[in-house]
Amino acid sequence: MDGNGKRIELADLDAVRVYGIPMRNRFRGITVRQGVLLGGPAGWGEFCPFEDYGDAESVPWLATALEACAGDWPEPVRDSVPVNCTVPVVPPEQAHAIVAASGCSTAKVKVAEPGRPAAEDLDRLVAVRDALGASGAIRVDANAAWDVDTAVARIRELDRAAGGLEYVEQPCPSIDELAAVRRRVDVRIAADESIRRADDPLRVAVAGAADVAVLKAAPLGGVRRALRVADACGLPCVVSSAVESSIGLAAQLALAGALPELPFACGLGTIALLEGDVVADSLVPVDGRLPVPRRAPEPDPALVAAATPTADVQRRWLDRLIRVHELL
Ligand SMILES: O=C(O)CCC(=O)C1=CC=C[C@@H](O)[C@@H]1C(=O)O
Ligand SMILES: [Mg+2]
Repeated sequence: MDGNGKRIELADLDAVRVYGIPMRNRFRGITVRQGVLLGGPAGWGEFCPFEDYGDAESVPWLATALEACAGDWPEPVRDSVPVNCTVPVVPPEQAHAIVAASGCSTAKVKVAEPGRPAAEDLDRLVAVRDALGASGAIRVDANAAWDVDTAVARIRELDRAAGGLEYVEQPCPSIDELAAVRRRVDVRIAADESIRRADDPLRVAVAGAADVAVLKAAPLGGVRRALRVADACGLPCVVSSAVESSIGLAAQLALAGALPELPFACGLGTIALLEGDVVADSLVPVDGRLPVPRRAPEPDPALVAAATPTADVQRRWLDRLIRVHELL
């Protein structure tokens, strides 16, 4: 809604730009991050649901973009937020280099990649701990890969290899499985997919299935709606990006900036996962922190032009945008 409570329509937009930026390493099964930049009356937004999100599931992503276009973010309660670095499924030496270069004191390590041997995760964690030092915090994300017994066994091994884990994100697919694992391990459990892809994001807390709620503004329908989910779930929250460009990342920072409490570093150092950006002054952490913006940065025309994909890709995204807008 804009300042007059009016919903922003596509016809209200000044610009629509499709972008595609290569990933430095395969992450979340993709090697190129694509999305649509929307230039609205009060700022820029980003519509970038992953390919496996259908049209109905993509509606919250568009609502998030239009909220930014309307300049409708809530007042922040802090000027900057602590940020973790993110370590994809890469060899130990590369994991060490990513963490050492990040300036962050918290690292999230992707584990349980389908088709990869479990031992690789242990080696990657040992390297990350060496790069962080004893005082750093390490969390892992299994993206719902394990059954309960496997999760319990793997978490114990990973906790030893890491020299202690801050938390394990989404070890299993279902809320009941998260609750079962949580009863059997001493490491905190964080819920991510059980929140962002759930019909009822609050079930996690009711089921006693998690110690931490991972919030992503885009799939939750925007900054304001994600704040309501945070308030209702009553769990400590971490904001984690959807690997957007700096334009979409700004909305995630607006969420992290407005949460009443922020006990953990946030997964918002993800510009480092991309080969480039669509803004000149990218939102890259300094000393492990990112500023909380009042609006998204402006796209750089030359960078947007350089990131413009083929006409077919543009058509596919614009058709998706129109279909999803009709469902809004
Ligand atoms: O939270 C972070 O450190 C970075 C973001 C991140 O891990 C993810 C972004 C988008 C989808 C997933 O691949 C992954 C996640 O599950 O949190
Ligand atoms: Mg996750």
